[in-house]
This record gives sequence, structure tokens and C-alpha cells, in this order.
Amino acid sequence: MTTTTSPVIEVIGLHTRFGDNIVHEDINLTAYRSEVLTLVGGSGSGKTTLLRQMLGLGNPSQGSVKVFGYARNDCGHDVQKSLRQRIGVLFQQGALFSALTVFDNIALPLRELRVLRECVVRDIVMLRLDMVGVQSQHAHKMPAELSGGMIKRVALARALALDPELLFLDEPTAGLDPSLSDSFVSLIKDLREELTLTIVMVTHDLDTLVAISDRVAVLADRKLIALGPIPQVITVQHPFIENFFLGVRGQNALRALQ
Ligand SMILES: Nc1ncnc2c1ncn2[C@@H]1O[C@H](COP(=O)(O)OP(=O)(O)OP(=O)(O)O)[C@@H](O)[C@H]1O
Repeated sequence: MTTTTSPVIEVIGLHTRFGDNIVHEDINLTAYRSEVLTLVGGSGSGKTTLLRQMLGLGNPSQGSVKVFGYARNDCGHDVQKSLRQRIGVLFQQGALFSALTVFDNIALPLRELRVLRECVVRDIVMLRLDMVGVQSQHAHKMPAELSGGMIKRVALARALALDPELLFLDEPTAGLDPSLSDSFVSLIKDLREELTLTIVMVTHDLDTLVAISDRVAVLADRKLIALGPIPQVITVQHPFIENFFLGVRGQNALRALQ
């Protein structure tokens, strides 16, 4: 994997507090073009909050989050709109609209652009379904008729509908059994190469983390306590890192790196 040095996301001097609850203290972090950066940390360490700030869904109390060079909490409507088109998101929950077919779920972001003819929308939807390995006969099914693995794939197709440069994955393999999880991870690996995606992921799953990440950012004690490739991160002495990476599950997952 080759990364170039251009920053896609820059988190600068970020502090977050909700009332008396201080979540982040002086977080500084950069995600570079075409890398997979994974956020880990214990429950409540502020991973989701940081992801939401990167998406422009929440503001830090201090500091800034820049995406493609634009400060998320200080850009106009047109910039926000163009950023939305350059970013895809796979949410852990509520991945698909239950009242819409597979086809309409994937078509939604395309139709929202209000510039594409329906025949073009159709071609793009079918292309995206093919990309994620879902056969076209499933296009007119409702989400309730799909297996968990298929729902993830369709949600990924929707996240990729607008051909984004940056993809956020929130617990992408949560709820999948190990074999479905492995095949979803290989799909993400293939697509990130094919589409030159920059990926920012939150996961608790060590196998997923080891399989996809170029660098890992570890949040604990309100701070960024480690940032780098896994072999470097596991040398940092901190109870979270020792429990997470160096327990039995961690050791098993880390064997994949050898
Ligand atoms: N909108 C909000 N209002 C008040 N407190 C919030 C809000 N969003 C998050 N928090 C608090 O911020 C802290 C960090 O939450 P966050 O969901 O970001 O953690 P997390 O690392 O993603 O946790 P988990 O791994 O359990 O999902 C928690 O104490 C949470 O209660």
C-alpha cells in the first residue's frame, strides 16, 4: 500500500466537553490520502464523537476538524454540499431505510443530487451492487428480506453510490459471524485498492482492525495516547493497549501480521 502525504482529515488542538464531562483534550491527528486509519479506545473514550465531528455532525468545544482542507464547523452551504458528495458513511445501525427497496436505498443519494437522469441512476445502482457482490435479482427486495451480510453489502453500495474519496466505517463487521465478517473485510480491502479510498474506521474487532488498518489511533484518558502502525502502537505502555492488543484475542489477531 502506498500512501501519499496529502492530508484528508486534520484534527487540530481538539477539545470536547459535554457539560462537566470532558471527552477529548488536545487531540491532534491527521488522516492521509489512501490510508486506512482506525480509531480504537474503551467505551466512552470519544471515538463516535470524533467520527461525528469529522462528519460535521457535532462541534468540538475548542480546536478544529478540517476535511479536504475545509474546517467542518466553519464552511458555507455549498462547501458542505460538496463535502457530502466526497464522503461515504457506513453506519453501524440503521444502515438501510426499511421502507425502501435495495435499489431505492442505493439510488437515494444519487437522486438527491437532482441532476442525474433515471437511466443513469439505474446504471450506477447496478454497478454498485455488482461492486459489492450482490446479484441484480436482489435489487427489488426489501431490507427485511436480506441476511445480515447482504444488508452490510447493500449499505456499503449506498455509501459508495457517489464515488466518494473518503469513507467512514463505524463498526463495519459488528453483528456478522466470523466467516461473513472475513468476506466483508476482504471486500473492503479490494474496494479500497480499486477505488483509492481513504478510510477512517471505528472498530472493536481486532481481526478487522489488523486486516485493514495502516495506522491506528488510540483514545484513552481523554487523549490520543498512540498513533501509528500496529507494531509501533503495541509498544506504547498503557493499560488499554496492554488489555486490548496483548490479551489472548489480541495475540491471536496479531499473528496475521507476521
Ligand atoms: N450528545 C451528547 N451529549 C452528552 N454527552 C455525550 C453526547 N455524545 C456523547 N456523549 C458522551 O461522550 C462520551 C464519549 O462518547 P462516545 O459515544 O463518543 O464514546 P465511544 O468511544 O464511541 O464509546 P463506545 O465504544 O461505547 O461506542 C460518553 O461519556 C458519552 O456519554
